[in-house]
Amino acid sequence: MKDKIEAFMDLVRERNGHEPEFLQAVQEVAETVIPYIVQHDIYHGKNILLRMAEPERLLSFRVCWVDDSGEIQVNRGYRIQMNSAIGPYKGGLRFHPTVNASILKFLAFEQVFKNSLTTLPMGGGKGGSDFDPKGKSDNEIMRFCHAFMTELYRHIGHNTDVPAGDIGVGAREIGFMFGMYKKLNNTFTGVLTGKGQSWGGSLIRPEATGYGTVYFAENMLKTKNDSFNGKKIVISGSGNVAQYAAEKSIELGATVLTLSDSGGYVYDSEGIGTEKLKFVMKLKNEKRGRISEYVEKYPNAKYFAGERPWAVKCDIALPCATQNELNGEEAKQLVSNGCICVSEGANMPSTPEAIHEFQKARILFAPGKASNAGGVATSGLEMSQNSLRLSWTREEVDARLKDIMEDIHDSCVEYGKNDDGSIDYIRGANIAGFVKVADAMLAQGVV
Ligand SMILES: NC(=O)C1=CN([C@@H]2O[C@H](COP(=O)(O)OP(=O)(O)OC[C@H]3O[C@@H](n4cnc5c(N)ncnc54)[C@H](O)[C@@H]3O)[C@@H](O)[C@H]2O)C=CC1
Ligand SMILES: O=C(O)CCC(=O)C(=O)O
Repeated sequence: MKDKIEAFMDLVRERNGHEPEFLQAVQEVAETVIPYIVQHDIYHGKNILLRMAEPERLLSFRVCWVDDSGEIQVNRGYRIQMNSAIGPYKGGLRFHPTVNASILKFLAFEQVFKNSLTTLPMGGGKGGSDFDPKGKSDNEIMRFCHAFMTELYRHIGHNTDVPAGDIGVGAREIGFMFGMYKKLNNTFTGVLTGKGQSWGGSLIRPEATGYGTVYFAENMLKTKNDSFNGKKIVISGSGNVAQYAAEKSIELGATVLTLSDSGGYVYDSEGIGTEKLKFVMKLKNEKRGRISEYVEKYPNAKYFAGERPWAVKCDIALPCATQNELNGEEAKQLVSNGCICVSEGANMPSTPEAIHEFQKARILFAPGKASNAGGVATSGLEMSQNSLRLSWTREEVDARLKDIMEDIHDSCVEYGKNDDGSIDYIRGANIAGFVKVADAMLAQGVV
C-alpha cells in the first residue's frame, strides 16, 4: 500500500513540488483514501484522486488600489475553483500577507471534502489575497475590497461560485464586496454568504463555525459518555471561530482558559467568562486591537508574548487560529497534561507529527474538515434561504446546524471505526467526503 501512496504522491509532487501546505493536505487524504480505493473496484483505473488534486480552474489576478496617503498599492488576488462535481464552488476568501497558491490550494482541496460531508450540494473553492488588513483604515479596506471584486465578479455567481469569509474577511469585508458585485452586475443575488441580516444573511452564520466545532466535540465526547460540563478548555485564536467556540463552551458549563493571536496568548486561570468574552469581541471586532490588551483590563490574567497556548493544562483543546499552529512536541505536552479531546476549529492547525501523537495516545481527535464544517454548512443554509427568499429563525438554523454536525459525526463513525471500536475521525472524514464527490465524478464522466 505504501508504494501505491508514494507513486500517487510522486505524481502530485511533480506538479506541485513547491507547495508544501498543499502537499501536506493531499498526503493526509491519500494515506486514508487510497487503501479504500484499492478495496473498491468502481474507483479503479479512473484517476479520481489525481483529478481531485488538480483545480478545475486557478485564477490569479492583479488588485490595484490607492491607500490613504495617495500611494498606489498592488496586491495579488486568487480564486481556486477546485471541484464542482456536487454543486457550485463554495468556500471562503482569506486576506493575509501569507496567502499564496499553496495555502489556497490546500484550503480549497480540504473544502471539497468538507463540503461533501455537510450533506449539502456544494462544490469546493477558496480564494483571497496577500493583502494585509492589519492597521488599515475602514476606507482602505473598502477600496481594497471594491478593487478585488472588480475582477472577481466575472468568475463567480450564485449558481457558479459563492465565496464567503475566512481569516481577515468578516462581515465588514463581505459587505464591501457584495456592494461592488451588485453594482457591477445590477442584480441582487446570494452570491456571497456571511451577509448582514438586513440584506440576505442568515442568523447563526457568524457563530456557526465555532459552535459547530464545539457540537462536533460534544458528539465525540458522547461516545465516551462525557460532556463539556466542568471541563477546562484551551483555545487558540481570538477571531471569529475562536470567539464563538469560547461562547458555546462557556454556555455548556466549561471554563475557557486561553485565547491568542499572532502576537502571543493570554491565560486567565479564573476563566474567560461571558463578560470578559464580550470585551474580547469588542476589542477584536470593533477596536481591531491585540489580545495583549486583555491583561490591561483583567490584570489577574497573564500574557505570554510570542508563545502558543498548548502548554496550559486542559481537558479539551480547540485550535482556532491557523494552519500548522500545533506541532508534535506541543501535542505530546497536551496529551501528557491530560487532554482527552482535540477538535480543530481552524483548517489543518495540527501538523502531521501532532496528529500522530494524538492518534498514538488514542485521544479523541477531529480534523477541521469535519469539525469546522458548521460554518460552510450554515453558508449552505444561507444559500437555501436566499433561494427561497425567506429567513429562518435563530432556533431553526441552530437546530439544523446541530443535526448536520451530528450527521458528519455519524459519517466519520461509519467510515472510520477501528476494529477495537475506537474511531479514526481522519479516515472517516476523508473517505466519507471522497465517496460522494467520487461517485458524482464517475456519473458525470471525464470532464
Ligand atoms: N470563518 C469561518 O467561517 C471559518 C474559518 N475557518 C478557519 O478558522 C481559522 C480562523 O479563521 P477566522 O476565525 O475566520 O479568522 P479571523 O480573521 O476572524 O481570526 C483569525 C485568528 O487567527 C489568528 N492568527 C492568524 N494568524 C496567526 C498566526 N500565524 N499565529 C497565531 N494566530 C494567528 C488571528 O490573530 C485571529 O485571532 C482559519 O484557519 C480559517 O481557515 C474554518 C472554517 C470556517
Ligand atoms: O462559508 C463558507 O463558504 C466558507 C467557509 C470556509 O472558508 C471554510 O470552511 O474553511
